[in-house]
Amino acid sequence: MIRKALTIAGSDSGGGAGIEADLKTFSAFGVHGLVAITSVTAQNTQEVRAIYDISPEVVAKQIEAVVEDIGVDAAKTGMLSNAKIIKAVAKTVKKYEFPLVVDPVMIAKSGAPLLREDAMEALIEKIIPLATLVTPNKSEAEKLSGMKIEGLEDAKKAAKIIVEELGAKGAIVKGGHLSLSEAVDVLYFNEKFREYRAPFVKGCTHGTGCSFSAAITANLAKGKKLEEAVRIAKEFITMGIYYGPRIGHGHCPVNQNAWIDIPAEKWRVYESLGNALKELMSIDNLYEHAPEVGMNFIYALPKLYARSKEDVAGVKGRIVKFGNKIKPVGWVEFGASDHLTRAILTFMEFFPEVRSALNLKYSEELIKKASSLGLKVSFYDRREEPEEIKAKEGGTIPWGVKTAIERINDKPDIIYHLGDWGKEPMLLIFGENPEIVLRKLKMLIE
Ligand SMILES: Cc1ncc(COP(=O)(O)OP(=O)(O)O)c(N)n1
Ligand SMILES: Cc1ncsc1CCOP(=O)(O)O
Repeated sequence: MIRKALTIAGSDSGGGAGIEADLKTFSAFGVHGLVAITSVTAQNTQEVRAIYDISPEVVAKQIEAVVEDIGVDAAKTGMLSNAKIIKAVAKTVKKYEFPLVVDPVMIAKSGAPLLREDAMEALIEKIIPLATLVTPNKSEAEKLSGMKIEGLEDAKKAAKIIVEELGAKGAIVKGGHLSLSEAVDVLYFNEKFREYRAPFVKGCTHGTGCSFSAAITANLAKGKKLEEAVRIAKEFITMGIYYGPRIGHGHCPVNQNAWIDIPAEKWRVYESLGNALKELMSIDNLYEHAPEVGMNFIYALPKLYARSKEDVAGVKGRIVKFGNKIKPVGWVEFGASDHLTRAILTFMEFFPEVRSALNLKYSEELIKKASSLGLKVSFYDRREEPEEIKAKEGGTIPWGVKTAIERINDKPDIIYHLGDWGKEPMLLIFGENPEIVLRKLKMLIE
């Protein structure tokens, strides 16, 4: 049975916050999203250019229409904009029994007010008492509780005030702006405090409040306990910030898709590289081209998600010569390659679509053949490596790949080097995916 979650919020034309963020979040958790739009904002990552409020009657009608036909397992509020909308929302949601998460949206990241000055009282009087959970950030918690928040103890006091004095069932004060060494959120619920910690990650923050509260709502709709829903939402938002797409010229948006995209892409990579590896094993004369240090065959996640070694799959223990055959020591795993990973991550800085590579023993004959087949070949000379890069562990391959790409000012199919003291000469084949790399390999050696 599919669960249904409702967002009562404003629209952000930039797609980063508001109902757009909420719907993407609901989808990421496999929950059917329903909407009651309160306000239309002309907004981007830099500013809010215009606000057009929907009539309170139409806001109420949207809620009634979806509850009475489709049903709502949990709901959230975001931008409520003015006192009349707040009153209409309160009167309508009171008729129903679903859990309600209240994100007390007051000011956009860009600084624009999203709640009229005279609506604060209505928010406190009419909406907060209906909340299963209120999710303020530092400044919102200060406005609701009427106290200044300097650190964790103050955040706890404010959460308690929101519950005990304003009438919410629970409150979580988010610690993004608490100047602590970690992002610590403090929940007060059922007369108990609970802390949720995550490292501060650099990334995209537009829509964090909306997406966090929507993630809690989606998980409540799925029947999770409040504490568990918050734990999952914290993990979700940390990932969304880290993998945010660098779009626009202001605060870039959270990536709600990362939550489902990364596992899906990982599966595609396993499948594609695993199949290509099986085919590689069946190439007859490949052992003649295997280097003494072994071969590897790698495939990286798409550029947005390919940040480190753990985001690139390769063959555990490499592929080694075994009589007149080749054999993978282990199978496909993320984080299993070092050298080729450094090469592909550098290559992807120039050509993000090129995500796969394989290494062979260098041979002059293969290089001549590659050129005669029209493949683009470039090289680097380890003897030309600057001393400061040589001194840095793991710096040679990134420098070499960059040098080779800049040498031809084009996208090479093959990069080779002739080795150095203790370094075996090597040839690397690059391609968009393992199938393309295999095709180039077969052209070369068959
Ligand atoms: C339509 C709309 N609703 C809510 C917001 C707030 O989003 P943002 O500025 O990113 O702040 P947080 O949600 O991250 O606290 C908005 N900008 N637009
Ligand atoms: C390309 C290359 N250079 C030295 S060893 C090697 C083979 C693959 O190494 P890894 O398994 O670390 O990617």
